Amino acid sequence: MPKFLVVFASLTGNTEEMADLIVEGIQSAGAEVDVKQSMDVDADVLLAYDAFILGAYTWGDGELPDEFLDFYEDMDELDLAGKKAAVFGSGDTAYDQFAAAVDLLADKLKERGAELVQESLKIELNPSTEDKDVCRNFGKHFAGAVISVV
Ligand SMILES: Cc1cc2nc3c(=O)[nH]c(=O)nc-3n(C[C@H](O)[C@H](O)[C@H](O)COP(=O)(O)O)c2cc1C
Repeated sequence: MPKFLVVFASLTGNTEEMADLIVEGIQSAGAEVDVKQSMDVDADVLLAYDAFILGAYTWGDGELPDEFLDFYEDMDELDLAGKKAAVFGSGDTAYDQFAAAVDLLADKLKERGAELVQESLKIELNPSTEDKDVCRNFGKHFAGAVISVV
């Protein structure tokens, strides 16, 4: 069984709620998954997993949160070829660059050779009832896609 990891940053809990739901989805596909906050791990933790999902809220003017900056920079040292990945995050459409941190992480993963197996998931603030199902399905679909090929 492939090893799954979710790494996220969340200040007010919205992205954390998404992470929890995505984890539920991965587990519902029969997979085991570890969950870490970005500030608690070094980027090279990714090398120990077959598949990972990164999640971040957006800060400043379309920027990554501070808690992801070291992780993001240290990803430059990693060869992620052969790894399966996806990205999610909460944002606020009141800002010009809606959930742009999600795109920054997705671009970095691609640059380092990871394969993004599904489109990134961006959610407005905290997940609505409908969004909760979307988050669970995001995790379930990801796990299903990885399990079928690894
Ligand atoms: C100072 C500040 C800057 C922000 N900048 C953006 C932004 O550029 N784009 C965006 O989509 N959301 C932006 N947000 C909104 C947060 O990303 C949003 O509230 C998100 O739901 C927070 O997620 P969290 O609960 O996981 O911390 C900003 C919020 C603050 C307080």
